[in-house]
Amino acid sequence: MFLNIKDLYFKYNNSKEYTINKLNMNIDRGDVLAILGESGSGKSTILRLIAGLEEPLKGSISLNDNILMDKNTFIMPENREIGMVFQDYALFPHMTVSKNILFGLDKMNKKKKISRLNEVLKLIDMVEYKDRYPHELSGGQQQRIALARAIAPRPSVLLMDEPFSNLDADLKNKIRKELKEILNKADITTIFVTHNKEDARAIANKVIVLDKGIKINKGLVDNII
Ligand SMILES: Nc1ncnc2c1ncn2[C@@H]1O[C@H](COP(=O)(O)OP(=O)(O)OP(=O)(O)O)[C@@H](O)[C@H]1O
Repeated sequence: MFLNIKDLYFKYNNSKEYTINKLNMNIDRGDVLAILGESGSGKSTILRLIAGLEEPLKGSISLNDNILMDKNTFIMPENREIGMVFQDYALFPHMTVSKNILFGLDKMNKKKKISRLNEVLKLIDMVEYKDRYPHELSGGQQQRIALARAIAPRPSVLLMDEPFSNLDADLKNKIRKELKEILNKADITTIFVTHNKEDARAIANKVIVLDKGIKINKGLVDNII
C-alpha cells in the first residue's frame, strides 16, 4: 500500500472527545479516494493530519514506505511531498496565475520552472490566462489554478478539501468531469473530502465513510454508494 494510516488518534486542545478515533486507512498508488461524511465528522482534520498541519496523539502515517509520523518521528509539512488544495483555494491575490503556480517550484532552476509552469497550464487548459490575477477568474478557473499550483511540484499525494463547495450548482457537472480528466492525465494519487455522495461517485474509485471521527465503511465506490 502507498499511504498507510494506522491507529490514529487526534483531539483538538479545547475538545473533550477524540476528533479522530482509531483511524485505519490504506490507499494504493493511483487511487482517487473520497472521504465522505457529514459536517463536523472530521474529514478536513484527516487531511490536516496527513499534510502534517496537526500532530496526532497516537498512531502512525507512512507514505511510499517512508514514515511521516509515529511515536519517534514527525516530518514537517514542507518535507512530506504532499500537495493540498484548500476549500477556499488560498490563491495569492496579488500574484498572477503564473506567479501563483511558480510559488511551489522554488527548488527548481529557472528553465525547469518555466517548462513545468507551461506543462501544468496546458494540463488545466489555461495557458491564455497566465497573466491574470485571481479576482479576474471564475470560481472554477480559480480552482483549476489552485490544483495546478498543488500538482506543479509533482507531489506524491494530492489532498483536496471539498473541491466543489464554492462552485455554482449548474457548473458542478462540468467541473466534476474536468477535474476527473485532469486527475487521470496527471496520474496522481488523490484524497478528497466531501459531504456529497454525487461528488464521490463522480470522481473517486474508492471511498471511506466517516461518522464522528470513526470510519464506518470503506470500499469501491460502486459497492458503497
Ligand atoms: N481548530 C479547531 N479547534 C477546535 N475544534 C476544531 C478545530 N477545527 C475543527 N474542530 C472541530 O473538530 C470536528 C471536526 O472538524 P472538521 O473540520 O475536521 O470536520 P469536517 O467533517 O471537515 O466538517 P465540514 O464538512 O463542516 O468542513 C468538529 O467538531 C469541529 O468543530
